[in-house]
Amino acid sequence: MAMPLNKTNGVTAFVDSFHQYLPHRNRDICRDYQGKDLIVVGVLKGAFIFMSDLTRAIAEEGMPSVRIDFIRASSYGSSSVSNGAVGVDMCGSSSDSRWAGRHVLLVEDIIDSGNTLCRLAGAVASCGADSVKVVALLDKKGRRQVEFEADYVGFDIPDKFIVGYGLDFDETYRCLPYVAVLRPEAYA
Ligand SMILES: O=P(O)(O)OC[C@H]1O[C@H](OP(=O)(O)OP(=O)(O)O)[C@H](O)[C@@H]1O
Ligand code: HPA
Ligand SMILES: [Mg+2]
Repeated sequence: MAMPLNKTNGVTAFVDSFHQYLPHRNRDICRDYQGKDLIVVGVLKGAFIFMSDLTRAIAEEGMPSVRIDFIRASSYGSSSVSNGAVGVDMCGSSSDSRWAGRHVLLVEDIIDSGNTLCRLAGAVASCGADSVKVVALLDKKGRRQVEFEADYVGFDIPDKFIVGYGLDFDETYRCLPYVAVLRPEAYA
């Protein structure tokens, strides 16, 4: 079960409890992929910090031989809403056999409209993977335009625009070492 984030437990509580998220999800992931050939694929740019914390934690949890790769998707640009047209860059060979015989775990910072993961799921499935699953740190379920359910979710969050820990507004704030809600007047 993902942890709810709302006005009463707020951003401060979220930041405090964030570090407790990782051990639980890491254990789930390690249990599910034990003995399998796993490749963890980060969705750039937003997932870069979560990806690095998650993969190190998975290695410490008992899967040191896990492989990594990246793809890039973007649709927000300088806006706080998806433009619906998700640009995908496979960051290397996009051949049919790129992940042949491997189990792919896509790593996302956030699911919002669902447009990005719907588009990526199709692109990744065509790369020959044995299975494709998704781990997302944040899930803004109330904003879905297309149905999408992640396999592992850190936190359910309300309809607020989030920055920090990899997430940006118009390419700024990605490097904040915590997540924060951007005040609407900053992007209205
Ligand atoms: O569910 P969605 O509405 O599609 O939103 C989620 C996606 O949007 C953001 O990417 P963005 O397009 O901002 O690119 P970025 O990762 O480079 O910031 C975020 O990192 C997710 O990949
Ligand atoms: O709340 C958000 N913040 C940053 N990037 C995003 N991409 C989708 N939703 C968000
Ligand atoms: Mg962005």
